[in-house]
Amino acid sequence: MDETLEELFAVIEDRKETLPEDSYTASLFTHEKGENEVLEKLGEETTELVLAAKDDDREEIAHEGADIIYHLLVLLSMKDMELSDLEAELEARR
Ligand SMILES: N=c1c2ncn([C@@H]3O[C@H](COP(=O)(O)OP(=O)(O)OP(=O)(O)O)[C@@H](O)[C@H]3O)c2ncn1[C@@H]1O[C@H](COP(=O)(O)O)[C@@H](O)[C@H]1O
Repeated sequence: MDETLEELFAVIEDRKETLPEDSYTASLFTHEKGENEVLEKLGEETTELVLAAKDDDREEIAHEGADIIYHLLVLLSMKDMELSDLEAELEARR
């Protein structure tokens, strides 16, 4: 899981740097709504996750959970944070 997150975060950082035209990630960094777009996505997906949990729909829980993690990593990158900032916070709670 760690490796998957690290690889995904590296791709997100690359998209922020290179801004390819066909990249959804790049479109979040250049969106006319600014960071509000990613914040709105996080809100919508959290609602969808709650509904999936209420329905006991495990497939949908995994799908929405992955959407939330991806958009959370985009948000970290937008704020010029690192994955290690999140990791450090989790470690401090152990
Ligand atoms: N992990 C993701 C990822 N998760 C979600 N998404 C996109 O986030 C959007 C979610 O928004 P919505 O909920 O409105 O989408 P939707 O069409 O309603 O679909 P659902 O996901 O809700 O079913 C969709 O367009 C998804 O494609 C992602 N887009 C990209 N990635 C990763 O980022 C990498 C780079 O992608 P590009 O930037 O597109 O090159 C990819 O290789 C992936 O690894």
